[in-house]
Amino acid sequence: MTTILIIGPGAVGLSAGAALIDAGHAVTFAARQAFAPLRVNCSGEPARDLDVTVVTDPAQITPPDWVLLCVKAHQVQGAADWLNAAVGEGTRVAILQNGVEHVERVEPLVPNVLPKRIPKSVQRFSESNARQDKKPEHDSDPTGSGCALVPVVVDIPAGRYAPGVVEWRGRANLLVPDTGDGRDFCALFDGTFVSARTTEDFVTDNWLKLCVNAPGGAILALTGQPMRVFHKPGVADIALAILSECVAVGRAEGAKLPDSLIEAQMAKFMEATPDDTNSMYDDRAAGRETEWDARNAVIVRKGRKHGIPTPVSDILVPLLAGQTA
Ligand SMILES: NC(=O)C1=CN([C@@H]2O[C@H](COP(=O)(O)OP(=O)(O)OC[C@H]3O[C@@H](n4cnc5c(N)ncnc54)[C@H](OP(=O)(O)O)[C@@H]3O)[C@@H](O)[C@H]2O)C=CC1
Ligand SMILES: CC(C)(CO)C(=O)C(=O)O
Repeated sequence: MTTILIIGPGAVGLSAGAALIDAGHAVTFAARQAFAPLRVNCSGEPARDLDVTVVTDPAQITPPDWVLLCVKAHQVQGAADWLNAAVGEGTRVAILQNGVEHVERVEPLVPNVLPKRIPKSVQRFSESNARQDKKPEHDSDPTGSGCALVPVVVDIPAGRYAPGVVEWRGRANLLVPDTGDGRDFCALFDGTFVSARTTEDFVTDNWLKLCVNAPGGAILALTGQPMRVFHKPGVADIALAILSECVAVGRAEGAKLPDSLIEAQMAKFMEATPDDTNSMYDDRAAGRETEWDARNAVIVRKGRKHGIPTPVSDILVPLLAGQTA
């Protein structure tokens, strides 16, 4: 039986955890607050209650086979004690987050006991000399017996509105680099409601997700309105500007983002269900810090690195940062 520790029992952690419990793995949640049971609500289906094991102190941990890090991007530093206690010899760490800096963010916090295994494409594009004209370097099997870091693109629309209670909105897709570690990660979800797949071009898929999250998150967090706000005068123009900046910077980082993406993504925003929200909206509505740094400031940061102007993000990022005390 595979042992799995989920750090961060929020919307994504509880959804992924429920699937892994369904698959018969030994799942433990690392939480700031104990909860039981795990209740999964999915619209149109009866709620399901699952038995859970929850720990609230890193001293209670025995290093598992897998760690799934599911805290928000700005909460990673705060989860350092959990990572420190959880990573033993042979432990692999999957990072289920939005943004494009999964590995950059987490690598410094993983105990440096052995050389780490990180997918090649992610290593190369986190370097400052990333060049789009380089041939794509597909992820093969990184070697070395150290801790593996597996970045994950998450498409699980969900919300956690009480401890242990998740509202899952009926779609659950995970995407990881096509490496041995990535394939092993996918196998954990076999036969469950989560579809976990590998991709040969993780950099592109990661930026494609940012093209959804950067405009969508900023617009909903700043206006405090659900997706219908895209139809208010001028709002779609701002979203288009953020998206265009994201595409320009993503291309410089090596993502293959076609021109047609911009029109297609804008059409998806305009056709979204009017009441749909996203996790930046949820955080803002609850008065919590949002992921503005991982989803919007990253465009400014990486734009500067490549000499790409990002005038609209330059203005919006301080406004997003200023939303919380
Ligand atoms: N929600 C969504 O629809 C989607 C989210 N994502 C991404 O997935 C990632 C996770 O998001 P999401 O699940 O929504 O976030 P949530 O805010 O729902 O969950 C984060 C969880 O982490 C916990 N946490 C924070 N710090 C610690 C800590 N030091 N120790 C233990 N637990 C901690 C929080 O606990 P506490 O309750 O105590 O604050 C909370 O339960 C984000 O990067 C997000 O952008 C991606 C796709 C969809
Ligand atoms: C847009 C969505 C729901 C897609 O999974 C998301 O990533 C988020 O809310 O953070």
